[in-house]
Amino acid sequence: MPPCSTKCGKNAILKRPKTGDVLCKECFFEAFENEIHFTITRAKLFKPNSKVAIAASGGKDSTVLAYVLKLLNQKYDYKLDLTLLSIDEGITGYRDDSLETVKQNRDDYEMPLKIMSYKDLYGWTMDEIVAEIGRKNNCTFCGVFRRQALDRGAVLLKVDYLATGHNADDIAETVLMNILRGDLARLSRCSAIITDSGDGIPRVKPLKYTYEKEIVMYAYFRKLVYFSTECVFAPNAYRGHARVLLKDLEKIDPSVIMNIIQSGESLKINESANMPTLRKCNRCGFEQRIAQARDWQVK
Ligand SMILES: Nc1ncnc2c1ncn2[C@@H]1O[C@H](COP(=O)(O)OP(=O)(O)OP(=O)(O)O)[C@@H](O)[C@H]1O
Repeated sequence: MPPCSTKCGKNAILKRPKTGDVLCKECFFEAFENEIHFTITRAKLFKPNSKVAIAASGGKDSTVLAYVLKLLNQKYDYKLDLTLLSIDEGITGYRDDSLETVKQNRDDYEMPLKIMSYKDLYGWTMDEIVAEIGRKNNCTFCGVFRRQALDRGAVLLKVDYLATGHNADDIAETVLMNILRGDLARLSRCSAIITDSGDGIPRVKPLKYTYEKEIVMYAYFRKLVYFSTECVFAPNAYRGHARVLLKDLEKIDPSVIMNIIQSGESLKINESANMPTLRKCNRCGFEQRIAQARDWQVK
């Protein structure tokens, strides 16, 4: 391997997928962590002395998020009170195993962990629902319920922010997906780094500009414990197409991921465009999509 591009004197051991720089392990850690610190400070993601729930699935993104937030909190004295929040959807062979990883993270990173389950919140598990109605649309509805469960958890924990592990690839994929669907309402919201959950607790995405490949590399070189199995139920097929398209484009030019995010950020919806309104359900107070999922639940 050639020398590290920072001229630190060490030999490089990797090529950064995002920039093409060849770096040694220590310089990669520094570049990776500094970029997340820059994202956090530039967007003013957190106010000092705030309580932050990290939405922890046990997967690579939220594991790296928990690790890096703890590290940056200490290094730069953000003065954040960090806690882990996990949702147990009740999917045997998937979430039960990944929650064991989250418990390991809780011990390793010395952060409290709160687990909320669909069974306690809604009275059923995803295993039971799929046994009843099959796999059609289960991924979409499960996502809606997870959002609501995370919101409820954030309220219960009295946190000021809910941080999720969405990475640059996830955001670019969502921008692409909303373009392909012509979903203007979501298109204008999906690239925001801070979104309001509806309860006044902002959701933040500190890994918004972090490439998935680099997250995997970081977790590997830091020897972080994470869970990497796909959900046992049907994946979200439409997102799968957007993912394949993005990965193919990334092979040609890795900057396509940042370009799509920046395009999403710069898009301005024409005032005369026909926008669907986000209505609130008059029974539960949550947005209509959640109410639709609830109606699906009682069918
Ligand atoms: N069961 C869950 N409990 C808590 N947070 C979750 C859960 N599932 C997803 N999230 C949050 O939403 C983010 C994006 O969800 P996604 O489905 O991409 O996660 P994943 O692939 O299971 O795991 P990860 O993104 O952590 O690698 C996660 O990074 C995490 O912050």
